[in-house]
Amino acid sequence: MTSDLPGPPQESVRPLLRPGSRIFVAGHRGLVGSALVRRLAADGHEVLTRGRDLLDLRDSAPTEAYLRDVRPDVVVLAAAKVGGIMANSTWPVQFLEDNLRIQLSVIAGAHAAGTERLLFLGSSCIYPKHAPQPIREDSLLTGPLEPTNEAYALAKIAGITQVRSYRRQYGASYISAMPTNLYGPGDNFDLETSHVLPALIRRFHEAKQDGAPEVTLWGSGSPRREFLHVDDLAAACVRLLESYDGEDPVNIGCGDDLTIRELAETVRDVTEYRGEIAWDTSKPDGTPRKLLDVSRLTSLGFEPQIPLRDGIARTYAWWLGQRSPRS
Ligand SMILES: NC(=O)C1=CN([C@@H]2O[C@H](COP(=O)(O)OP(=O)(O)OC[C@H]3O[C@@H](n4cnc5c(N)ncnc54)[C@H](OP(=O)(O)O)[C@@H]3O)[C@@H](O)[C@H]2O)C=CC1
Ligand SMILES: C[C@H]1O[C@H](OP(=O)(O)OP(=O)(O)OC[C@H]2O[C@@H](n3cnc4c(=O)[nH]c(N)nc43)[C@H](O)[C@@H]2O)[C@@H](O)[C@@H](O)C1=O
Repeated sequence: MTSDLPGPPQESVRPLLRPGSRIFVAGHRGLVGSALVRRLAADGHEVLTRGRDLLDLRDSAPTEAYLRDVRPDVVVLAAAKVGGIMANSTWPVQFLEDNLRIQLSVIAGAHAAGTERLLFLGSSCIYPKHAPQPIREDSLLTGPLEPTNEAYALAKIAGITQVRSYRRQYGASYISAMPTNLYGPGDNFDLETSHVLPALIRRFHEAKQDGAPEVTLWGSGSPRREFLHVDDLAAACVRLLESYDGEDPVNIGCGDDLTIRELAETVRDVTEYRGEIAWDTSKPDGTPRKLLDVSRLTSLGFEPQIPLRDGIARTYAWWLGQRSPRS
């Protein structure tokens, strides 16, 4: 094992991700997990999955027993309690407790089972609300968090510390990645709990179908967000598994952001809705800007491939294919 004291990210000469690895993807039915399964299987790895109906990852003993039984070479932790700004504000207890419990049982269980390599997925919301932009990884813990997702962010920060602690104490080759806002096939389109991008696709599509003259969106439209297609995220995760073995988290993003108003205009165009956009400023804006500094990831050779407008069009087409004629 390499020494693991704080320092710059390192390229390693060890084969960090061997061809044909056995990889357990926790959360394989979700937006991120399903993209990882597609990508890892296409790369020739043996992908292991276990549905929540058979294994609740909040429960340590059965999680450890499962991992000891299947003995994966690699664990990717993409299971979490996840949601948009309203879900985070409404259920902070579940966002804190479910995520702490999932992280504790999966990361500790992987170590107990002798798993060599683990990737933990956090989120860009771990950074302070007013972090300098673009946000560097070393902004972590330098200021107060955005209140609408403080509980979720603190759980994710605990996960980063858990990963780092396994590295420091046991020399484990475990790493953390911090993705920006994601979207794509497999996303959640429930208007109360989803993130903004799938919500906009659904709102504009349904307004077009209903002939509604106006669509009302949340907040002021002025916050800025960065969006990455989940297939690009999966490619970035593979890149990290192959080539990164440092204790600092690595940001995953595309390096560009736009206002929610600009996003709304793009989604309106893609869905061919011809009405107006109104803003409900009684709803929260959340953090004013969240653009990640992706130079660490870029230095590892990753470039996103899917431009935002194309990605939105592909996601819209996927969603149309999933739903019944008028549901
Ligand atoms: N979506 C985004 O914009 C972003 C996501 N991320 C991170 O990426 C990761 C994945 O997020 P995403 O794919 O969007 O989320 P999803 O909600 O789409 O998927 C989460 C997955 O976790 C599973 N899960 C949740 N709780 C449990 C449990 N107790 N036991 C077993 N499985 C459970 C879900 O199972 P089931 O299908 O049964 O519900 C689901 O498969 C998370 O760590 C998230 O923080 C980071 C930044 C942005
Ligand atoms: C990934 C990330 O996701 C969350 O943070 P967020 O980026 O603030 O989340 P969001 O996608 O829900 O909203 C982005 C912006 O968009 C505006 N907005 C307009 N109209 C709708 C709308 O119809 N739905 C939603 N959800 N938002 C809308 C909304 O008011 C806000 O200004 C975290 O919970 C956090 O934990 C996290 O990790």
